[in-house]
Order: sequence, then structure tokens, then C-alpha cells
Amino acid sequence: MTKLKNDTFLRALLRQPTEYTPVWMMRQAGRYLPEYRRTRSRAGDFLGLCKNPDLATEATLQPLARFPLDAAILFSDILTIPDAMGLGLYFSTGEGPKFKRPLHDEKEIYDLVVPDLVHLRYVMDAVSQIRKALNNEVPLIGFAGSPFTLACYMVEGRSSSDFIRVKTMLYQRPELLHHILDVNARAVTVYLNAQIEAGAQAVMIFDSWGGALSHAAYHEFSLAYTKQIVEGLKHEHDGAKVPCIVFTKGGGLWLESIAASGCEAIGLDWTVDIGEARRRVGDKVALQGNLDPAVLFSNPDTIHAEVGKVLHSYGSGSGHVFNLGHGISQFTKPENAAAMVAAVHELSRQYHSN
Ligand SMILES: Cc1c2[nH]c(c1CCC(=O)O)Cc1[nH]c(c(CCC(=O)O)c1C)Cc1[nH]c(c(CCC(=O)O)c1C)Cc1[nH]c(c(C)c1CCC(=O)O)C2
Repeated sequence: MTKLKNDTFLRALLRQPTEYTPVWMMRQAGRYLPEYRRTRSRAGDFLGLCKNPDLATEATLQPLARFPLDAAILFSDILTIPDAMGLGLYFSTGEGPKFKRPLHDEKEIYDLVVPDLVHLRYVMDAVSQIRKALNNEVPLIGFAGSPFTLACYMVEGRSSSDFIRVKTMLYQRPELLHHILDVNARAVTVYLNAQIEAGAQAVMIFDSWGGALSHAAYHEFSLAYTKQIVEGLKHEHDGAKVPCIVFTKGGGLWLESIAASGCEAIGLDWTVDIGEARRRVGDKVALQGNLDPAVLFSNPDTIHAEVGKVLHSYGSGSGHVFNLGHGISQFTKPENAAAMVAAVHELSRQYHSN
């Protein structure tokens, strides 16, 4: 078992005592950092950066060099899986991800199989290289998309705001969507377990679009498959527990069912009061979140006050990992991210009496 110099993040996820509230930021490596933009231009484009383990390691470490964050997250993307399935992922500047061969007809859907890990070898290489470079300073988070969120991109072929194709399939040909979701769930399980074997010390499942579903559809088409993954994960590696965080954007109504999925922690977006969330599920899981990323457009004094409100709402004791309620915007000033991290470390000590 490797000993971490700072394991505050892992202890908070396991609801064990800590001296302060650990903090990291979703999308902490990204376009708001000038050094990231330079690394990306050396790689050619975003996907080239994900597929080059040396440059992915460099990007992962950039935010840690600037801010005293309590965790690193693998630099990659959730869409590596559909890419490895042969859908032809590409990113056109300013328009987000697209697929050359989205899933439109029945034959394409029934031909879909769990990809061979050789096509995702570059991700595991990045994980082991990042672990070496981190030198046990802080833990490394691995991640994947939820089966439903991946299916949104695979069926729509690109980002969408109304999800017309995937929702039409859900109501008109549910068996086709169930087939995609089953393949995705098996693929994500194998993929996350490979990241854990390669050195990821916690994993996070991003269900960015589960919140677009109705109550019943969320349970049947999103949570059921996320649960299947959580059940198939390795919960221990190298003598240490490997906690799993489930983040459903817009999932505030369903915290009790998410907590029952078997995950160690729930990621919260900013629409939820974290204290109320704790009263609902805090005896079962840890909570991660949930500052509105837009707070970082303000100024250090406002950021300090808003961080204070989230910490106060959660209250005393362990089980809270501070984060934004969604990814940091590319238009954020890095010094405002620094102010947030400093405020969490300063203000949270009063809530931890040990
Ligand atoms: C839906 C989703 C995707 N990717 C991801 C999600 C789930 C999280 C969420 O809800 O935001 C997850 C993701 N994407 C990225 C990470 C890296 C790790 C981190 O720092 O948190 C993680 C965890 C890098 C990235 N992924 C992407 C970038 C920007 C690409 C660039 O450099 O131009 C980064 C740093 C591109 C990406 N990738 C995706 C989209 C929709 C986009 C375009 C969005 C945009 O333009 O802001 C798919």
C-alpha cells in the first residue's frame, strides 16, 4: 500500500476525520489556464492532447502547480469510450464534440460492442505516468461518463440542448436504447477498473445529462446503468479503498436513490442546498460540491463569502469535498480560482475539531 502525503480527499470521501475540507475543481485543467492553451497547441488539438500521455500528464499537473489542490484528475474526456467503439470522435473549434458515425439505425446499434482496451491503452498509460509524476503528493481521480450521458452524444452525434433523437428513441424504441446502455455500462466498468489497476485512487462517473430525464426515465435509463457499474467496480486496490463519486447534473431530486446505488459520494450541482442534501443522505454517503461556477466571475471578497456559505451550510464534521457545481468556465480568471481554494482551506478548519 502506497502512503499518500495528503490523503484528505480520500478520507473525506470515506467520511473519516480530516483537519480541513479538501478541494478540487471539475475541469481544473483547461482553457482558463494560459499554460493549458500552450500545451494544447503543442498537441495540435484537444483529442491529440488526450491521446499523448506525456502531454496529458503535463496538463493534469498544471492546476496543481498553481493551486494547493487536494486531488488531481486524469486529463482525458468521457468520449474516449465511444471513440474506441469506432464512432469517429472529433472536436471542431468552438462547437464541442462530434461523431462522424453516430448511432442512427438498428444495425449500427446491434453491432455495437464493448471496445478492446488496446484502443484505450493511451488512457492507462497516462494514468500510470501521472501517478509517477504526482509522487504520492495527492490522490489521482479517474473518471468516465455515465451510460446515459455517453448515449446522448452517441445518438445525437454532437452536443444537444433538447436531446430529441435520444429521447425519441427512449419513448419509441426503448429496447434499442437499453441495448446501447447495456453495452456502455459494461464498457465503462471495464474501463474504470483498468484505470484503477493503472493507479486511479478514486473514480467519478459524470452523468451530465441524466437531469434532462423525467423521474421515471431517470431511474430506468440512467441510474439503473450507473448502479450496474458501481456494483462491478473494484472497491479496493493496492490495499486501499477506491471510493466512487456519482455526479448527476440536475439530480437534486433523486439524492436518496443515487445514495442507494452503492457509491461512496454524490456530486452536487449548485441548485441544491448542501446542508439539506446532507440531512437527506449524509448518513450514507459523502457529498462533493457545490459552489456555482459563476461565483468565480466575481471578486475575491465575494468568493470568500460564497465559499463560507457552502461550508456553513454543510456544517461540522467530515464527509464534504469542496468543488464547483459543474466545470470551471474557460472565462474564469485563474486568480479567482486561487481565491476559492484559499478560502476553502482557511474557512473550513473551524468545522473540523480534531
Ligand atoms: C459532457 C462531458 C464531456 N467531457 C466531460 C464531460 C462531463 C463533465 C461535464 O458535464 O462537463 C468530462 C471531462 N472533460 C475534460 C475533463 C478533464 C479533467 C478535469 O480537469 O476535470 C473531464 C472530467 C477535459 C475537457 N473536455 C473538453 C475540454 C475543452 C477542449 C479544448 O481544450 O478546447 C476539456 C479541457 C471538451 C469537451 N468534452 C465534452 C464536451 C461537451 C466538450 C466541449 C465543452 C466545452 O467546449 O467546454 C464532453
